[in-house]
Amino acid sequence: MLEAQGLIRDYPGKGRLLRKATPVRALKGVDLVLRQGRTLSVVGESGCGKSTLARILTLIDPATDGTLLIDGKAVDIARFRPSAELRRKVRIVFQNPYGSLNPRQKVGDALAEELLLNTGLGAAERRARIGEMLERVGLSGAHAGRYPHMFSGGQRQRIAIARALMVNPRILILDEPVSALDLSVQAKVLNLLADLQRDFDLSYIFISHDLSVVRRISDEVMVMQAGEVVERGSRNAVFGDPQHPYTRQLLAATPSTDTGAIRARLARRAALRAARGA
Ligand SMILES: Nc1ncnc2c1ncn2[C@@H]1O[C@H](COP(=O)(O)OP(=O)(O)OP(=O)(O)O)[C@@H](O)[C@H]1O
Repeated sequence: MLEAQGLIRDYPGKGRLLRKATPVRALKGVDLVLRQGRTLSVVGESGCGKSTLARILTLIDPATDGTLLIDGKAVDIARFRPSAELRRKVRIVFQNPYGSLNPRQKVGDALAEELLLNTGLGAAERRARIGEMLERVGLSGAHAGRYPHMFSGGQRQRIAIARALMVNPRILILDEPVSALDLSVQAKVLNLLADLQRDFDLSYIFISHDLSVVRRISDEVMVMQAGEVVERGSRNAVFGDPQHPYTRQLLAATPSTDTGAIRARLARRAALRAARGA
């Protein structure tokens, strides 16, 4: 489905006076395999290279080196002229839908713009597709005539998801898609993403620093630190039996939302209190 090998990305460094700039190596040889209909999460702290990876996989930015295969076909990441067909296959949803939606553009126009990648549709077909997609994400066709500021944060993220789905992609790169939302809204958007994945047989790369969300939605997890993958495996393996000290550190820093664990902790505290009182 989507496979990357040895992805390297250098950014030009900032030189001072006569000193030559040393490039910043944001990705130091990243490998990944995303299987059909699955969710692979990429976790790590700020600056570890998650967004750089997202932009390469979505064919927004080139890589400095490495191989990228989409549906078994190699993408020329050195020359970097992805075809419209390739760009249709992989779409992205960003963290901040208010930033990624143009405030002066009606929602319907933002969605229609995506269809420029898909030249075959006439005006009536485009309108129908926009209405259908807005309904599919829990909004309505009537919303097409409104502007982004007329929606809540959760609704705006639904619009961003609808926009990403307009051209029937096979893969969505979800770059912190619920991080800017309240917890209750997060849950609804995550449920929507799960429904869409099942109905459209989508594969997701889910980029997040929030391990409680990652635990909920992933099939596989890969942990990145300073441009390198330090651990990868099934969700149960990474969360249940982490091997790398950095993964253990990330997990220790995450408050558990697992009700079983919370109940056990409360029971331990009650037992301690009872023992002290005795
Ligand atoms: N355009 C750029 N020019 C120079 N360096 C960059 C550029 N973009 C990112 N970097 C550097 O590359 C490294 C990886 O950044 P990246 O944004 O991919 O990390 P991240 O894990 O997504 O962080 P965050 O969660 O804060 O977005 C960082 O050291 C960052 O400073």
